[in-house]
Amino acid sequence: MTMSTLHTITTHKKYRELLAEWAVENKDDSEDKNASPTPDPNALVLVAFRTRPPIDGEVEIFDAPLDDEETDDEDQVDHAGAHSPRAKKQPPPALRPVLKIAAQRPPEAFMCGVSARPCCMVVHVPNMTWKGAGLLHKSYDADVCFGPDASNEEVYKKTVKAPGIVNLAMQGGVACVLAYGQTSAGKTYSMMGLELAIAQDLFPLSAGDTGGAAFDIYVTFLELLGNKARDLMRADEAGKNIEIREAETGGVHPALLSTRVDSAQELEDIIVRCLGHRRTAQTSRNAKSSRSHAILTILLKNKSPGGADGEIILVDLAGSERHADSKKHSAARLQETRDNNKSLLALKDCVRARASGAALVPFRTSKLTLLLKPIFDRKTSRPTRTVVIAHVSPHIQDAEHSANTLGYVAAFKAVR
Ligand SMILES: Nc1ncnc2c1ncn2[C@@H]1O[C@H](COP(=O)(O)OP(=O)(O)OP(=O)(O)O)[C@@H](O)[C@H]1O
Repeated sequence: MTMSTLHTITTHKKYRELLAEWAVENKDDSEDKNASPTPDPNALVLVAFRTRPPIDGEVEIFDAPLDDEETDDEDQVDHAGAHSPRAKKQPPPALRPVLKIAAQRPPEAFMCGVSARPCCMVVHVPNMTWKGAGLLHKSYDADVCFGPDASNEEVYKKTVKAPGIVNLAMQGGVACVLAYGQTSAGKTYSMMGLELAIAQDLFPLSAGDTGGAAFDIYVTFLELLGNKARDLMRADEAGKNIEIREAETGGVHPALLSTRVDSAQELEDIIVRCLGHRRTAQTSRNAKSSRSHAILTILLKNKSPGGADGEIILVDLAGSERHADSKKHSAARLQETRDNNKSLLALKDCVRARASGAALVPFRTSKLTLLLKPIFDRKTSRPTRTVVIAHVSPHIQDAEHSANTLGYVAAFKAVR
């Protein structure tokens, strides 16, 4: 056994003891661990946190030596742009560390990095001092918080149904749900669940009193990869870049295929098909990591003369990455990561400005925020509501990243 293995085992043992101590001192006595109070339905911005269960074989990835990490499959080129024959011979990156180390590490190697409480999430951040290994327990407040056992139905009930997202759109408002967080934390899992549940609710609700539909429903689905946008409805035009700019009239209407849907099933089929067209890459953390922001817009066109149209915008944001996770990216991938990070920063500025009632919301700073102009533009008289769901990994190895994620999103709650 090497010194470093011994050190790791000793440190892990210490963390386990500290976690157990914390759990006893901070026992969650609520009968239903997922019972969160129903959030204020009138809040302009609603903040939610979610963590997921650990996935089989995932713990071992943290032990893989960094030198063994790999560029993604999508573009296996070295930084000079040349294809690497050595890289091609190796097994896929998500599998290699698992294959290599699984035999050495028992499944109980998982160490919990976050604890969900009804309205807050506590992150257990490793902290090494001269006294040895320690843990900092950092707490972040939310309107609603979901632990690893929460189902998508529960998340839908508290983040879409309770704040009346569909009803707001039917009254001519603009509602937006954003999924934010580290790569592989569960954003796509949540958003797909919410999108399919909205599809189910939308059609019965949008029918008029007489039984005829009160709205025509149209959808567009756009993918924003770095600064390049493409239409997920048009698989045949995968390479075509869609321009995003503000028209002289003030509208932001990229030339996307807008498809009319007449039933929940039609909408579900479109969502599943478009998500299948989304650009993914295999990374050390996620066999199907989304490299892009995916924006599904559901437009409710009011059929009554003079009736206001409503909109629901559902955004599955590109994952933020640990430095270690992006260390071996190709130059192109690093640029994408930088562009994604820039747009996430712009998004933060806009949500904060909007939530605090600032006169100026800097939505023109990035393509992402420009696309979200309907929720950020103070000049619009339409009512708006935004739900931000921060997703965090359950692992202690990701605790620092989780603390950053929760800090980023909790700030939206503080500025109300
Ligand atoms: N709440 C959950 N319960 C069970 N499994 C989950 C949950 N959330 C996510 N997962 C699983 O975890 C894995 C990663 O989830 P997902 O792809 O949604 O992450 P992501 O944040 O969208 O990642 P990326 O940013 O890399 O695209 C998937 O295999 C998914 O099925």
